[in-house]
Amino acid sequence: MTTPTIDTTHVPPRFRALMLALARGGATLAGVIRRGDDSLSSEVGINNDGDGQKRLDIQADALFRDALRDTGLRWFASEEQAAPLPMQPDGTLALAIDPLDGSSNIDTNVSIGTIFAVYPAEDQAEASFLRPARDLIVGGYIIYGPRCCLVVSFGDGTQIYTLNPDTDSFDLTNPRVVMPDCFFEFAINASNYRYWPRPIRAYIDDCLAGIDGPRERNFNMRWIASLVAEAHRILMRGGIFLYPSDARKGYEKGRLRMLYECAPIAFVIEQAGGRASDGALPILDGAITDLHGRTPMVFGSAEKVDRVAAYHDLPDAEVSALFGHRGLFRA
Ligand SMILES: O=P(O)(O)OC[C@H]1O[C@](O)(COP(=O)(O)O)[C@@H](O)[C@@H]1O
Ligand SMILES: [Mg+2]
Ligand SMILES: [Mg+2]
Repeated sequence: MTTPTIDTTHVPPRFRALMLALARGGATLAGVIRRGDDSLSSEVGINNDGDGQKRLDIQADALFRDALRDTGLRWFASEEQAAPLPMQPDGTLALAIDPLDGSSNIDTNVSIGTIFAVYPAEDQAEASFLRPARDLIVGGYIIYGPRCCLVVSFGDGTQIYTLNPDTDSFDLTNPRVVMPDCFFEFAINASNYRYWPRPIRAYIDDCLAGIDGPRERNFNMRWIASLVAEAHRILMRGGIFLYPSDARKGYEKGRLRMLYECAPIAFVIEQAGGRASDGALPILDGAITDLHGRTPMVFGSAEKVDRVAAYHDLPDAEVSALFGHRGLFRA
């Protein structure tokens, strides 16, 4: 059996050990998912955020923690751990991870993923993670789909590596992704419509009105309930994703976590020419104030994300569901 690896030609030297470890962890987890096992989706606990933990959440967390030992990490923070764990005292990097994203899809054989964000390590764990989001130096994800891909940015474009099942190596398959800007497809969990803020409702109303509405064109819709799968589709063919704040208890800032979901996805998307905001302001201009803190998130093609922000600027009367002539907003 070969040790999984990654082509490091285009990886800055200071991140090579880390990327080799993420590739090793990702390829191993891809094998676990591929082989399947009904017990992987059984609920075994509750994490700090109140989310049920599946067996695969726990397994993925342990697997990456082990793989990342001795790779220059000083701190390891995870969705599945209440507090950051110390790694190497002389490490220079702090890594935050969502070891298994989209866990509600484990039992349905739909694409799931891993998301990671790297910051320069400070002496204190807290200072390493609670900081301006734009201090991020590496952001990326692994998607376990029909193909397993590792998508990463080191701050100079976004790269895609694809796992070759014959060699167990992540080969560079796109050195600089450019996100298309012309796909008319939106992704949102529409079952929460009645809880959304009015500007989000107005934006989606106008998409749904299609050719007969102010946008004067038809839209398509997708919702996978797996952030990584959603991000990958949008990276490859454009469109927009929204997880807004809503009126349900506990969803005042949406569902997605700033540190290990929103910031790294925003980084990858921005570096591919797209945009990511909290509805109004860029995600990466925000601050991480809590290890497991949440933020509303909108990302995708730049023009579409800007348009959502413009709906937030409209006077109240104009975002009313009854207002049928938002002439400003033609596609
Ligand atoms: O079930 P909902 O509310 O539509 O939420 C779906 C979202 O929750 C998540 O599954 C949260 O991630 P985890 O599985 O890591 O908790 C995202 O991947 C996805 O976008
Ligand atoms: Mg997640
Ligand atoms: Mg998760």
